[in-house]
Amino acid sequence: MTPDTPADTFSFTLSATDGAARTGYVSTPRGRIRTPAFMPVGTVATVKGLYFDQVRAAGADIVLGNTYHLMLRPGAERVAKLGGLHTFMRWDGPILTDSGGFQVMSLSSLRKMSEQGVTFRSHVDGAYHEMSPERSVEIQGLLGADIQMQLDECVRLPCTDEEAERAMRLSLRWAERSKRAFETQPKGRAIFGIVQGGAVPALRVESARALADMDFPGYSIGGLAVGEPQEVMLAMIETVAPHLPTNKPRYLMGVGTPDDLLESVARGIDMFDCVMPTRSGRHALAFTRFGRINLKNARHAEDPRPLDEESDCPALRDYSRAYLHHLVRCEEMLGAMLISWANIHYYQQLMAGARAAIAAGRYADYVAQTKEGWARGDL
Ligand SMILES: Nc1ccc2nc(N)nc(O)c2c1
Repeated sequence: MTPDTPADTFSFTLSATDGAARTGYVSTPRGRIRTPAFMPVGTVATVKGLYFDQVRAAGADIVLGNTYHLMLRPGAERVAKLGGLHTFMRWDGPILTDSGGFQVMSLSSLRKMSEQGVTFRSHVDGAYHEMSPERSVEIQGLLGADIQMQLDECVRLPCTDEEAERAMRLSLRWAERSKRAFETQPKGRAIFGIVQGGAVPALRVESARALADMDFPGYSIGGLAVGEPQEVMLAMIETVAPHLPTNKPRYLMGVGTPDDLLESVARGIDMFDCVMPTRSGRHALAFTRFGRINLKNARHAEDPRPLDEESDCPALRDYSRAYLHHLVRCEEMLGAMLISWANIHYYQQLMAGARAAIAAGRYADYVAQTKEGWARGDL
C-alpha cells in the first residue's frame, strides 16, 4: 500500500493514453493493479499448477476466484469461517470474483432461470442450489472479494436478437439489485456492472448507457469470448467503449489469446482474465515471444534451448525444450506446472510491455513488433 492511498478506498487513475489505449492503475485496500492488467484465474482458490509467490513474481497484481465453484466447494460460509479467501489461499493482493451466473450456465445441470435468479444442480454432487443477485453478492462478500461482479445472464453466440435483448434487460434489472445488495459491504470494495447485448450494437449501447447511469465503480464487458469470431468481439468493444465512463476501469471477461489482449487494449480495455495460460500449460502449449510452441511435438526431443533464454522467468529460461518435451511425453505433472508458469509469466510480460508502450506513446509499434516476433517463430 503506497502512503498516498487511504486504506479503505477503491479508485482508478489514468496515467496516459495512446489512441484508445490507456494505462494507469486501480487502487484497492489490498494494493494497486497496474493497467492494462491480466488477471490469472484461480477458480477454486488456486492458479492451477503455480504457487502464489510464482504468480506474484510473474508480475500479477490481482487474481480471480469463482463464486460458483467456491460456493459448491468448500462453501462460502466455510471460507468466511476460515478467515476469507485471501487467508485461505494465502494471497494478500486484490481478488476479483465472478458472480457465478456464467459458470452456472456453462457447468451445471438442470438449471432454471427466472426473474428471481437461477436455480441449478451442482456439477460436483448434484445438490440443488439457488443463486439470486442478492445471494451472489452475499457469497462474494463472504469470500472477501475486493472487486465483485453483478449477477448477469450471458447468452452464447450466435443467438437471436430477441434472446440477446431478453438477457440484456434481465441483466440490467439484476445490476440494480446487485448494486443495492452490495451497499452493506465494507468500504473499499467495488462491484462492477456487466455490459451484455450479444452481437447487437444497439443492445450493447443501451446496456452500457444504462449501467453508466447507475454509476458503478467499474464496468465489465460480458457476453463475449463465447464462440464469436475475433472481429465480432473487437467490433463489440469498439461499440461499447465510447459509452462507458473514461474514468472507470473496463474489464473484458474471459479474454483471451495474446493477440486478443493486444487488440482489445488498443480499443480501450484495462483488465482481462482467461484460463488460456494455465489451461494451455496443461496441454503442453507454450506462449512465447516467438509465438506458440507445442511441446508435444517431436521436433523438440533433442532441442537443448530453453523456451526463451532472455527471460527472467526460470520456467522460460532454465529448462530445455527437450526436457519439457520429455515431461509432457511422460505426462509428468512438472511439465504442466513449468509450461503454466512460463505462460503466466509471458502474459504478465506482454501486459507490462503494453503499459510501457502506451506511456511512451508507441503502442502501435509495440503491437507490430510483438506480432513480428510471433510470426518469425522460434528459428
Ligand atoms: N466470456 C465470459 C467469461 C466470464 C463471464 N462472466 C460473467 N459474469 N458474465 C459473462 O458474460 C462472462 C463472459
